[in-house]
Amino acid sequence: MNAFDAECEPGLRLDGGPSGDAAYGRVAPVGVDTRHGVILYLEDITVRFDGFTALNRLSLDIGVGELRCIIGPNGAGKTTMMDVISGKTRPTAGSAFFGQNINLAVLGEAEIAHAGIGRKFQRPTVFENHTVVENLELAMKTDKRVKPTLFSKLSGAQADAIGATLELIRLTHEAWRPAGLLSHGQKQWLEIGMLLMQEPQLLLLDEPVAGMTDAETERTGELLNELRGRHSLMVVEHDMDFVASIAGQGKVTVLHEGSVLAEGTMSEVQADPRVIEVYLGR
Ligand SMILES: Nc1ncnc2c1ncn2[C@@H]1O[C@H](COP(=O)(O)OP(=O)(O)OP(=O)(O)O)[C@@H](O)[C@H]1O
Repeated sequence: MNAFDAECEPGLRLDGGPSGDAAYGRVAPVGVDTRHGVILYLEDITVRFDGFTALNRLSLDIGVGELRCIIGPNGAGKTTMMDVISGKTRPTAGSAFFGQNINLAVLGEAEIAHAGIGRKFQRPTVFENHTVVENLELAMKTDKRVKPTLFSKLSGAQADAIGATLELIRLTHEAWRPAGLLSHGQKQWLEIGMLLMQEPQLLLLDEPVAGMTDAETERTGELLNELRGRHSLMVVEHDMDFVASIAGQGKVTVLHEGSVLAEGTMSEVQADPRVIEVYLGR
């Protein structure tokens, strides 16, 4: 029994259900065709704002279960790329597909979130007056037209999913605290947990460790390493030590002036003279 079980309110039973791992997350998407092992295809994406080219024929693929780090100087187009993937910005040209079958360019933001792409912005946006558990409950994937989620009785599977997520985001001992009392780092983890309650196949994280203490940054690295393989992740970050800690031998993509400048392992891109010139050497 964990601390969350011990402090559990009536109606939030965690015993007798599937194990935490079984209750949590999934990589094999339902409805998204990833038979070729690719969760995201961007091909020749161009975005122009009033004549200014923010993305310039950008092409990028992300594999199922991959954790891809995206780096690049200010103005390289990283946020604009995430805006295209999440439906906030329509590409001027090019194609964006979620798996092989879901054309992101014709869907709105809500439809894309519903299809399985979760996005976390830099600033945490949790419900400060609600407890950590209530925040996770509110975020849970349910049909909100049928019943209000807050304070409704949770099924065993739902309580299991909350318990597993609390452990994953290191907030089991804070489960019943109002979110407003959490540290900045804990709020960021809670927001990641809220995204996970939606069971996304692809998670987009924009500068997840900005403003965190060193200890929080280290724990966030551990958290993202645990998510790798269970979800596909795209992480935009400027903190190079952090990128090195989560990239492992995986691919890092360097954007510059709206295009992919280089792609390879962290040590490969760090040794690339073009990357040193436009970004790392600054
Ligand atoms: N709505 C917009 N209208 C006009 N220009 C824009 C718009 N959004 C972004 N841009 C421009 O597009 C370019 C790319 O911006 P973007 O925010 O994607 O870069 P970034 O790589 O995320 O930078 P940073 O690391 O500073 O967050 C910038 O020059 C920016 O000023």
